[in-house]
Amino acid sequence: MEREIQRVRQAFLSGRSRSLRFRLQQLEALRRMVQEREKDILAAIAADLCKSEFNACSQEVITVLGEIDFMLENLPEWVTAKPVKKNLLTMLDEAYIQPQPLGVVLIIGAWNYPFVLTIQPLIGAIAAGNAVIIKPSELSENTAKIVANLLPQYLDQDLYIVINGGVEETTELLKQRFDHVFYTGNTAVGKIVMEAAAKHLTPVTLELGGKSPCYVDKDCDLDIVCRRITWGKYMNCGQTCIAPDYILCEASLQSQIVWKIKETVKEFYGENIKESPDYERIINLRHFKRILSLLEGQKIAFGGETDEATRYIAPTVLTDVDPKTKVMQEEIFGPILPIVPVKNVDEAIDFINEREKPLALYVFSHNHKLIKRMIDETSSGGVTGNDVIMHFTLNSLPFGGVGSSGMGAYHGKHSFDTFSHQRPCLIKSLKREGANKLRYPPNSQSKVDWGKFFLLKRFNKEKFGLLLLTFLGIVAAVLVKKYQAVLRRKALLIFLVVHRLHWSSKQR
Ligand SMILES: NC(=O)c1ccc[n+]([C@@H]2O[C@H](COP(=O)([O-])OP(=O)(O)OC[C@H]3O[C@@H](n4cnc5c(N)ncnc54)[C@H](O)[C@@H]3O)[C@@H](O)[C@H]2O)c1
Ligand SMILES: CCCCCCCCCCCCC/C=C/C=O
Repeated sequence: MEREIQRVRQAFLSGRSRSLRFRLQQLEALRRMVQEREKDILAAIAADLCKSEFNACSQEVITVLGEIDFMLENLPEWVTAKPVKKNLLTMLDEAYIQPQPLGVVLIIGAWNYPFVLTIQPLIGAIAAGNAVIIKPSELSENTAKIVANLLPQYLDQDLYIVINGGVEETTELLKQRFDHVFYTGNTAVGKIVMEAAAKHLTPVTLELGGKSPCYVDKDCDLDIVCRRITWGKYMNCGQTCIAPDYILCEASLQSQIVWKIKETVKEFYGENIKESPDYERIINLRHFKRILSLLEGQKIAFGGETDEATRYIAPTVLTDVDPKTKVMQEEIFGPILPIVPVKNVDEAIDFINEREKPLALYVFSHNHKLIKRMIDETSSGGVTGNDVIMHFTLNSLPFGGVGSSGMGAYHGKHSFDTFSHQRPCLIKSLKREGANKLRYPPNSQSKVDWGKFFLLKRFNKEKFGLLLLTFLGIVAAVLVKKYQAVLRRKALLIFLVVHRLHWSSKQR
């Protein structure tokens, strides 16, 4: 493994991943891979999560293609150096920020959206000019295999490599030195990743999880609200990092919400949910049993049917849930939706703030002020008002957690920045030594005063204009003095010519 990583580092040191042309070529090749091999990719996702081609395409493939197109469109601008404001001491120098690749990046993917959560960070890392080691999740083994099979057919084989394996391989990988580690998965493993990276002082991006709350205000259209929540909660059988984990609402809304979600489930998946091509399965038996254990002692309003052989768990809603019970202590990551009654929005805000910062927060209301208040008085990785999940789809928004739901962010320009070093550059001239003498020893009060003037003095635009005019005036005065005789002669000549022209025009 060490030798493999050494090979990737050598490829990075060759410098070929840095040019804009190369990055664009690789991204185009990746796009070609997704387009040409879409069927194989969708089949692998289907085998891992029992997901229909339509769902796999709209949830994973479209997102990847959209991200590649966005990068191709904007990369030429992002890679260019950005000039910065200067002070009086550096006014005549060159000062700019040059984004540069970090080096060799490790990306550890997740199994729940095994394609997009592995390839989307890869797009950012390539765009920023890095070499990449990709470690897909072994839990979604079919997608892991197809990624390992396809990437070398389309991308540079030395710069971008896939290493497949489980805990043992990841543990071994994490002993190596990388220039950035990007991990998506649970918080416990996130801590292991960060500890391993700290040994090399390697920066990390941790895309973790948490219990994302959903507050439903009484001033809203419950039909629409329940349809949106049902979509986001039961998509991928609840195995979505930003799925609404639980609902907070006033007790009087509870029965209506239950009824409306039940009706929507029927509308989405039919009477026989097991037969629906749009309803997925739990990834493995361990997660299946973990989710079932969350139902113990709960009031099931509807759902609750399970089938161990196919790892099926029906869309389920729990009512009057006690916040002290297990289902409210850990991220559910399955199709179970607890409703916790609260008195009002104040209690909902306190409830959210008493717990770990979630990855997402959802608030539904006609009252825009209430939505703004929720945003102002709580913290979470991201927020969507009056919908769920959709902030993930907007690549102008940074996607990531805060506190225990993660650190760092990606998507679009935010991915490019995550995988780049923003290098500050100042290029001075070897001339104009006069001003520089101010900082050389021996120091004195007068030099300190000049230093204060040059470094602390702030000019607003008008003052600066005035100063420039004064400066130009002084320069003009000096020039006039120095070249007085010549100027007098030139002025006389001009006067004579103008006078003569004026006189001849009058004659005609
Ligand atoms: N923020 C996001 O974008 C995002 C996306 C997907 C999932 N998640 C989060 O991930 C969680 C569920 O997914 P999961 O993959 O963690 O489930 P999981 O518990 O099944 O994790 C298993 C993964 O962890 C690895 N692992 C386990 N022990 C390890 C060790 N000691 N060293 C190194 N690696 C080890 C395994 O190899 C495997 O890949 C949820 O909390 C979810 O919110 C977050
Ligand atoms: C016109 C249909 C467009 C549908 C777009 C839906 C996109 C949903 C994308 C969900 C991706 C979720 C990624 C998960 C992150 C964490 O697990």
